[in-house]
Amino acid sequence: MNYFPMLLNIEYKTAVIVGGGHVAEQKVKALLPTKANIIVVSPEVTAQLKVYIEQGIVAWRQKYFEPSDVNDATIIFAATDKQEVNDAVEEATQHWQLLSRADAQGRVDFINPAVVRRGNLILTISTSGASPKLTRQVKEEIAQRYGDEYEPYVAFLGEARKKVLATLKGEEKKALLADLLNPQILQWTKQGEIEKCHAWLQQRLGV
Ligand SMILES: C[C@@]1(CC(=O)O)C2=NC(=C\c3[nH]c(c(CCC(=O)O)c3CC(=O)O)Cc3[nH]c(c(CC(=O)O)c3CCC(=O)O)/C=C3\N/C(=C\2)[C@@H](CCC(=O)O)[C@]3(C)CC(=O)O)/[C@H]1CCC(=O)O
Ligand SMILES: NC(=O)c1ccc[n+]([C@@H]2O[C@H](COP(=O)([O-])OP(=O)(O)OC[C@H]3O[C@@H](n4cnc5c(N)ncnc54)[C@H](O)[C@@H]3O)[C@@H](O)[C@H]2O)c1
Repeated sequence: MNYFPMLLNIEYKTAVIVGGGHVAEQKVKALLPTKANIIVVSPEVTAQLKVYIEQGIVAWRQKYFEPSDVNDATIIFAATDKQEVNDAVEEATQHWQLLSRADAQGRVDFINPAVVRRGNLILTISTSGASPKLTRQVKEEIAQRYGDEYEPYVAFLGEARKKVLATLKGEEKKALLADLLNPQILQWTKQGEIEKCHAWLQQRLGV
């Protein structure tokens, strides 16, 4: 399968996860940074899912799956350990809803990549289902390579880009956008000296 990669905006849309085990927990964790309305349907859930439910960030329908559970869902995760239940979830899914099956059977609208998040920097890895273990290994390598400093770094780049676009035009704009990737900026962010990045930018903008 040649999958089409994309980043979905699911703010305030409903995501239904059927199942409450280890795999359901992974899917919920991946959804948490979004502002989706997250609903778990399962008679039992893991201890970590219980914490999210008690915190009110995940809703729990403590019951066996029924077709009406996916009404209004934009995306659906069939993540139970029972093929017949995952089949029933698939059957209840309308053509306009997006379905992922953790058992990789039947209708597969999308698969889940491994994700390294550093604020706005989102690095995703997939083997198109060939080897989730390799996916995890590559994720660990990427997580090492792109450390936590990338969160403030990319936040600075985003702010700086807006200021450059609002202030400069033509070649000057192009040149400064390119200069934003000066390794010194990353170095300052790494050292926690973000004010030096801002001072550098002010000077370059001449304001
Ligand atoms: C990325 C990640 C995200 C996530 O789960 O959300 C993810 N699997 C992860 C880990 C992982 N999964 C499995 C192992 C054990 C080693 C092994 O079996 O190889 C490990 C490794 C580990 O945990 O270390 C077992 C497994 N996975 C699937 C099946 C069913 C099958 O293939 O038949 C079975 C066998 C079940 C069985 O035999 O019973 C299927 C899928 N798993 C996918 C995603 C999709 C394709 C991803 C890709 O393109 O590579 C896909 C197709 C569907 C989907 O779930 O979307 C997450 C990364 C964790 C992280 O981020 O650290
Ligand atoms: N994508 C992945 O990363 C990955 C990894 C391992 C396994 N898998 C697949 O995912 C499946 C689930 O794995 P797991 O480790 O989470 O299993 P698990 O046994 O920990 O969890 C299964 C969950 O399904 C719930 N469930 C069972 N019947 C239900 C029903 N009728 N309605 C609602 N919920 C119901 C159970 O209460 C339980 O919470 C595996 O069988 C395998 O096919 C996928």
